[in-house]
Amino acid sequence: MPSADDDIIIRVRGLRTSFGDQVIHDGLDLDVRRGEILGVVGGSGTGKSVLMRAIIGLQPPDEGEITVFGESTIGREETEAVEIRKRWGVLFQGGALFSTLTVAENVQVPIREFYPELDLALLDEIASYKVVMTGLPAEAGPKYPAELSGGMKKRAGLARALALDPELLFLDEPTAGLDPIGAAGFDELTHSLQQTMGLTVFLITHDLDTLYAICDRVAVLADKKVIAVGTIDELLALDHPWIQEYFNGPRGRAAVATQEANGARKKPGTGTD
Ligand SMILES: Nc1ncnc2c1ncn2[C@@H]1O[C@H](COP(=O)(O)OP(=O)(O)OP(=O)(O)O)[C@@H](O)[C@H]1O
Repeated sequence: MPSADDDIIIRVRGLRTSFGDQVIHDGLDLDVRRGEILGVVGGSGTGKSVLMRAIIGLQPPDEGEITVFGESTIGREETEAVEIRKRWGVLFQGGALFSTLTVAENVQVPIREFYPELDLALLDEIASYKVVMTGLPAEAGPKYPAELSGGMKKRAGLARALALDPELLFLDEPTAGLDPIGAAGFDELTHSLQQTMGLTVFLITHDLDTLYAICDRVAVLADKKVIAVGTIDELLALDHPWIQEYFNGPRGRAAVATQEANGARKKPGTGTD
């Protein structure tokens, strides 16, 4: 019988990470539920990217437990780690495309890594499909990253993150550096992919419009922990100075106004579309 735990895709308990004397997280707990878009916010340097790296097994913690799909991601043997890694896709901050490879070749990198036996024709076909799926024109496939705009690079990075049809997607500041229209387009793409592919999304962002437009819940990092997690309305009910300033400050109010102006925009699950 499925247990409630099956609906927790990422579970972090008592996480402590540090670099030398600098403690980044201490006693951090977090659950990410199946099928949700969880926004992760916090001041600069509060450890959002380090948390993501810890979850995906790139940052060994000092203490704590991290499970993804019910399996620990800490200290796994490479063969076991590969089986878990296949099930998620990651868009690192800045896109991190290989500059010497075309967009299509970038998309093929994870496929070649995990399925080296696939022939070239199939690789090309999958890459073309992923490129178009992220809203890029088919002609973008043979282009090099330097030939793309910032927004196109993000989409190419997303195409690579989706290469293996993941169940879970990690996005680190995907709309940073995009103009508002480009950012809104990327949000819409993330939302529609989440809906159609049934993805769970761990989304680090500073972008309030993104939080309002597409996040089901938001986790707030401060004081080395997740100090609160909930819908924006639930967070707004908390009497925490950083949360109040963040959501109720001028930029927060502007984000609400944008959502109201867009009228029909929907936060998933609110049924207001
Ligand atoms: N490899 C590393 N070695 C040493 N310190 C690091 C390393 N990676 C991150 N840090 C430090 O850990 C802290 C948290 O970094 P992190 O990148 O997770 O912050 P963030 O919340 O994602 O910030 P931002 O919103 O500015 O991207 C920072 O003080 C950073 O300097």
